[in-house]
Amino acid sequence: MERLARTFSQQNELITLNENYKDEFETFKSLASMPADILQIFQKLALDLLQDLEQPVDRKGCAERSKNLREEGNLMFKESASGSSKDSVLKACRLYSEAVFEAENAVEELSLAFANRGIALQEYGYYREAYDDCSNALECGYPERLRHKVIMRQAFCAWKLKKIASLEEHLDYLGQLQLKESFEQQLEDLKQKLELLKNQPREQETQGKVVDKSLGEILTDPGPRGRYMVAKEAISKGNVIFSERASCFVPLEQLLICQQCAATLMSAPIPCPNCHQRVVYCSRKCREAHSAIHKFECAAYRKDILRLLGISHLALRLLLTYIPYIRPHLQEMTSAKGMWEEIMNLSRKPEESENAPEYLRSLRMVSQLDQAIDEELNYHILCANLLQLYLKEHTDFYDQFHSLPASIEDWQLIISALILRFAGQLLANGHVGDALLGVGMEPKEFVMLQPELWQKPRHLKRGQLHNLSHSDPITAINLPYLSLCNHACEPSIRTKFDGCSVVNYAAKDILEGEEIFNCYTMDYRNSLKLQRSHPLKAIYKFECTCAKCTRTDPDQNYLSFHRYRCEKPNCRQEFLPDAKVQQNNLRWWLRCNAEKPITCTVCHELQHFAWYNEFLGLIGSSADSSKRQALFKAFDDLDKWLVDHHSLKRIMAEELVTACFYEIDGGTSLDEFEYEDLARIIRKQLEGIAAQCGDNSTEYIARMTYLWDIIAQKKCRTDRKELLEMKGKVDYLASEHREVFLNYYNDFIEQ
Ligand SMILES: C[S@@+](CC[C@H](N)C(=O)[O-])C[C@H]1O[C@@H](n2cnc3c(N)ncnc32)[C@H](O)[C@@H]1O
Repeated sequence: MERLARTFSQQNELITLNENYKDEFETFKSLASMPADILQIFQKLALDLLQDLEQPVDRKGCAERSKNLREEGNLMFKESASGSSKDSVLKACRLYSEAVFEAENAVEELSLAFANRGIALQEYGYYREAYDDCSNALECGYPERLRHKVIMRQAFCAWKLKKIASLEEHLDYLGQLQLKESFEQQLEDLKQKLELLKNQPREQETQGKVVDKSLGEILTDPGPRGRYMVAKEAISKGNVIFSERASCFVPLEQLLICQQCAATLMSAPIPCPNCHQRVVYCSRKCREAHSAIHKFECAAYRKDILRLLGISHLALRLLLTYIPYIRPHLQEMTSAKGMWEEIMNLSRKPEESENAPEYLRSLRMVSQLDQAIDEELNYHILCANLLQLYLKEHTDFYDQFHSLPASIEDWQLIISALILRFAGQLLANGHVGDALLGVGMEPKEFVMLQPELWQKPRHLKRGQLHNLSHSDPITAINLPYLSLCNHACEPSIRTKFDGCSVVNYAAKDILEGEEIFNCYTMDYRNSLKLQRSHPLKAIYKFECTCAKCTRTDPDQNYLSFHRYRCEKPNCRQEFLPDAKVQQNNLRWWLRCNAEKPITCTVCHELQHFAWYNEFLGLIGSSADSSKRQALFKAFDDLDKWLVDHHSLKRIMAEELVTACFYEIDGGTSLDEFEYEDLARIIRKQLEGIAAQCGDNSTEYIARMTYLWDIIAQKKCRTDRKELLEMKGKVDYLASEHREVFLNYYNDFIEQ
């Protein structure tokens, strides 16, 4: 980061970029027309940066470490064979995965690590992944004399997966070899299985459209609020308004999620061996689908530059994804100016049906870059310039333009301008996708490879669902159809992120013709108007005039989660802190707000909240049973100070429940009354979350996992109604999680 900041600040000193900012194209044109000697120094700074960031590979060391891990995996796998323990098989998978990651491009080791992981995965029951690993091993040059073993395994997995064509192909190949008797027998066995399979009915693969039929319609306001979405018909709460699949997203914080489909639950991640394992895929199919993009990003990942560029990385993705669609419109053009005018024409066309191609819809997204402050604008210009130079000097991206009439210099101008344009659009239109992740997982660990959690593929062990409750942002994602929704502080939609797709449910009943709003910030129940207005102005460049913000008391909903009963014995009145006096989000318990104490607005006495620190003290000693009893009591006592669904109550419940589960996971056994107490507190917490965030919010589902675990262990009473309600929540989960949750429900709760 420091190196990048230094380069950018040196480049900044050489130029005055944003005098009379006109548009992206004019910006780069004026950059290109700087005095040649200054331009050369300017570009050399960026080129030197790209050069310096190259990170060499110690191939020998990698091979050695990979071999050691594989051998450790072999020992673990042998142990599993003797005791037939599923845990040891998964442990072996984990070690082999580490061996795969260590091998980088030491291909010999890589092929052995893949082959061994394939065996372990097959043993565990991950047949699709095992099949892929066999292909990976063969691709990396698995020794010729042993290839038949790998192919036999592939044939077996193909049979398990009911892939008739692959099974036939492998059996044909094996049929031409001279095999030992035991292999001949396996071959015959698989041939019979193939015949049986051929007689079974076939399953069909389905492929969804980018935007499924939408109940929204796009209208345009000539004023600054621009295009917006209204309901074509009345939509009841909970119904799907539209869904959209994104072609472009980037993982946040270098998270190791599938770069193609954003899957987080990967049991056999396949890393790219050429960019220091910063890019992984959940399958060979995803790796193949992403190859047209990754071939231009691989060197940048190797240099580790993309994570430094924020939204510009996503802008690069848009460029790489859409250029094959944009190029045909420009291929007759002879000048950069002509090309840019054509791009602007494409961007202006008003066609907004849900069937408009994604690249056009993206080109038409609004940008507020012309209103950006100088510093921000310069930063994005320098990022776009750096990425353009990177493509030019470190990839063969420009080869596709060689045969076209415009010069490469013209194309360089267009590419820089497009990256900048996409970055500006994404600032006002980009989304952040979230997912449930493993709790307490290190960045390079994979939750599916944790033996203490799983009993078999996609089936958790009893009591382990809460270990999938960490909700976090995972992607920066371009969803140009969803982006057509304008903002209101009370959204009409509840967006479910499902990998690189979203499903938008009606968050309330919507009338025909009513505007469908998204919420770009925290909503009116979770923030003060003051807190929302700042980002809306700074990022989206408008003042919110939504129904919630224009009420006489715009903060009433948020404040209703901050009602206190005065702790002074002679007052004890209910009061609401004065939001204007506090000038913060009223969350005094956060360290950053420690200087902003709460005063009773009736008696004007300062509140000391001694009970809060006592509660934290008890949390710290929750290993002790008597302290746990005191903790449960202290939680009940919160009603003395915090009124109704005060938001601090659910935060304290979260602390309490997490602390108790930490003890349970560590082997402490709670008695039946403690479990009932715990379940009662979780239910209360869920009521609070439902009131403030909604009962199908990710927060709700994440905390619900704790209750499922107690119920799964038969440690608390429940009833049919509660169970059905809980089961209904899984509709709001990403499909990969839905499957795991439903398996859990069927395994441990249904009966
Ligand atoms: C994600 S886009 C929404 C679609 C946009 N109206 C369009 O025409 O493409 C965000 C931009 O829309 C405008 N916008 C969104 N909500 C608005 C609102 N409630 N009032 C005024 N302008 C709004 C702002 O210009 C904002 O930067």
